[in-house]
Amino acid sequence: MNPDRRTGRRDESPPVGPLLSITGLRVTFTQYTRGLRRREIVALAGMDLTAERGQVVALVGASGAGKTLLAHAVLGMLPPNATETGTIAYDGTVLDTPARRQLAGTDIALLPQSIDYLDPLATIGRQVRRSARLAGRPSSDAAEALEARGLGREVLGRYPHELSGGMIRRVLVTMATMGDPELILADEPTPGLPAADVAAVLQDFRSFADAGRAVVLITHELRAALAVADTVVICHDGRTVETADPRSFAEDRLTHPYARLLWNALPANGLIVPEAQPC
Ligand SMILES: Nc1ncnc2c1ncn2[C@@H]1O[C@H](COP(=O)(O)OP(=O)(O)OP(=O)(O)O)[C@@H](O)[C@H]1O
Ligand code: NI
Repeated sequence: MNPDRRTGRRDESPPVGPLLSITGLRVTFTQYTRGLRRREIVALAGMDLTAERGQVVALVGASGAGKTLLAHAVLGMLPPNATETGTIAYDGTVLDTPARRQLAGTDIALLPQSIDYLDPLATIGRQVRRSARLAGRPSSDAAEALEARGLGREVLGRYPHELSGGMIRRVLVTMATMGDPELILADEPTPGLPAADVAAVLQDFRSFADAGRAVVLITHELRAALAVADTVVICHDGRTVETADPRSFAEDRLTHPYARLLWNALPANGLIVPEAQPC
């Protein structure tokens, strides 16, 4: 948490303990079927995730495993028909949903997957200046913030369609971090990007974490994530099944069968392609 925002703690008392600590997070949805029969859907059955300051924590798992829900739960953004149990502690304090919602956009930034977040009809400069103002900073900080992410001043006058996918991602990171967050929850920030752009975006997260903050990186790009992450949390069917050191993948030290399956499914890792069936 930023010192002057909530705790009043100043830099001279170094923070102890993780920035984010999620324990036994369970999320169910109540649905009413025809005839008004109530049905409970267990979407998260027991998720655990810890992010220390200075860390990039990759969160991986199949589609539908519950990664986005976890991020939304942290920000207190679950839909009204969701029930949440377990604990989410931020900076050493267990916070209820309204308290977490208050941190959204300031201490905690969500980097959404969709680039629809950008207005196609407004220049990048206008949009980043708006983010600056919303974060309580002068609009004139926009150019400097873009420059810090490797985007030159010429980007200010361009429209989203005039930028490459990698540049767009960097603009989104710039906008999400205008409020000077301590924690970024990045929900699949690199879909469809060429490998070089993926590496550049992930490197931005690495630098952010190296400055004493933390990143939870939700991704399907396991190999790229292993290059920047300090820990990898593997989830399956709404549960954390393993929390692993990135090296344990290549060194064959993973313990959970699903974690090994993820690794083995990567191309060049023995992915077995079934023989073509005669037709
Ligand atoms: N509003 C909702 N009502 C009922 N079930 C939901 C709701 N939102 C999400 N779910 C269910 O929760 C589960 C987890 O979804 P989530 O979007 O978190 O998965 P994910 O791991 O982010 O997947 P992906 O990799 O495809 O983004 C899914 O089975 C999904 O159908
Ligand atoms: Ni998702």
